[in-house]
Amino acid sequence: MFKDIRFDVRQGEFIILLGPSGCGKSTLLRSLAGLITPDRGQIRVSGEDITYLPPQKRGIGMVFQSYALFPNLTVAGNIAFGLIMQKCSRQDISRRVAEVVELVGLNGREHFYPAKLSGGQRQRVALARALVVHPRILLLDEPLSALDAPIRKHLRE
Ligand SMILES: Nc1ncnc2c1ncn2[C@@H]1O[C@H](COP(=O)(O)OP(=O)(O)OP(=O)(O)O)[C@@H](O)[C@H]1O
Repeated sequence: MFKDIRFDVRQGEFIILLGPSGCGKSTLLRSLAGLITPDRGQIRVSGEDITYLPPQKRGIGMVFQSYALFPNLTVAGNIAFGLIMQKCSRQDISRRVAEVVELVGLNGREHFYPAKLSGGQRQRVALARALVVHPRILLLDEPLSALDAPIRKHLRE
């Protein structure tokens, strides 16, 4: 589908992938996140080859196209998903979920299901779900109006 792609991203940099619809942008991001295994080539982060590392061990957070929230999980359940995959303790999960709920301004909505949220609130859940794992890399497959100044500041810390 795509080949001979090589790019380097430095710490603190935001880069944008531009290309026509269907050219493979989402596929590339899904490969970086570990949801697809590339046929050949290597993905390296800080010199470490992560090509075959499972998604939960990559330190990568991703906001999916159309957000892809789990409809049968609440806001808190959606956000906790990555931490459960990482086998974090219950105590750690509630503390970290509360922290990002506060960060994206979803207080009081923790027990809502996605269907009961506005578009902007869904976007914030998707962002919180990606940030809660404290990723070293954040992949955004959707433009985010929620990625405003306080959240950008959090990312750089
Ligand atoms: N699960 C899949 N199975 C088979 N083909 C797929 C699958 N997902 C995507 N494709 C195909 O791979 C190609 C690249 O898709 P991809 O979603 O990566 O494009 P994109 O650049 O992100 O497009 P857009 O900007 O429209 O979101 C398309 O031709 C698409 O039909």
